[in-house]
Amino acid sequence: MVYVRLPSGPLNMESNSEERFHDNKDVIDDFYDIWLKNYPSALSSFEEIKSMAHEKQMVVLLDYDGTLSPIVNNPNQAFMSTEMHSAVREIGEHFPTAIISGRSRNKVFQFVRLNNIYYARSHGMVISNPSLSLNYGNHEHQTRTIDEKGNDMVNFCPVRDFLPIIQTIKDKLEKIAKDITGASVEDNKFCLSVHFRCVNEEKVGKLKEMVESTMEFYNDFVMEICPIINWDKGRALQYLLDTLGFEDSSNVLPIYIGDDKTDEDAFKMIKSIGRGFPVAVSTSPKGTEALYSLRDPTEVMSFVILLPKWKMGCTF
Ligand SMILES: O=P(O)(O)OC[C@H]1O[C@H](O[C@H]2O[C@H](CO)[C@@H](O)[C@H](O)[C@H]2O)[C@H](O)[C@@H](O)[C@@H]1O
Repeated sequence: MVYVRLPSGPLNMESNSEERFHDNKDVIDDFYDIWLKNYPSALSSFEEIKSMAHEKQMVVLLDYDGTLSPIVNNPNQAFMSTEMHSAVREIGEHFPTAIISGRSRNKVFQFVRLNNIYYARSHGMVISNPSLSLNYGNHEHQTRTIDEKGNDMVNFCPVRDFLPIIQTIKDKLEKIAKDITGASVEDNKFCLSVHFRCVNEEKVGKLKEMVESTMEFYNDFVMEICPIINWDKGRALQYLLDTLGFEDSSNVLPIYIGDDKTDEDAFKMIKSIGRGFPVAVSTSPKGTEALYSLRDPTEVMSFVILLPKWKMGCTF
């Protein structure tokens, strides 16, 4: 899949609206409270989640940017706090845990640096895990390899053949971004992100147009290959559940926490499985397939801390 992602809203648009935001803070809070009635906070719903999860196997799936780390201008500096790092390490000790991120392998691991969790990268298009822990079955696009530390690994990657084309597109997009101050292209190996958070508001339209017209050239190709590699974070979630040995298990409850459009596929997948907790992270009301919400990474951390405590039998 050739995939160009335009992250939502440049920062300068957001910061221009900051004053209006303060003037209307009460109104916005009211809207948020109404939204919360439809998408209750996973924190205040914890008793309900606990009772549904009683004697079930929970599997924890987490998005990275905007969920475990705050959104920042420079994508290379989206660090998790030390507290969040400990919370994720701890949850990985008590539940099968995976991070499903749009980032490349090196980047997400550089941020997370934990060996006790699974990683699905490039929006779930690359999943590599130690073979021993996996019921890796007969999935297509899987290969077994030995990693640099000598571990026997299973790599799942349905988009390997498209790497040269993605690189060609990357070169073209980089040429476009070079002439627009604040724009940059992030190479997530099997997908590309065109960043415009720091681009002047007047230039954003031009950037989008140029990116879209470059992609038009590839559109037929993309559409042709899309059905073959029909893959997203929802499918990555399903693959992880299967390979972790929970295929067809009515006992397993996936919990997925994410803030992005691409996370919606994972929310939909949980709904279609018919069991589990899709949790949208958002500071403002938005349309989502999730059933629960958390406001920001700070609330995500509070929630992530509660799960192992509950597992260890702590009373709240
Ligand atoms: O699936 P995710 O882990 O949420 O990754 C999605 C994209 O996240 C990053 O971009 C976003 O976060 C940046 C750092 O806070 C921010 O500068 C950018 O505006 C956001 O869109 C990442 O840089 C992308 O490559 C990921 O695809």
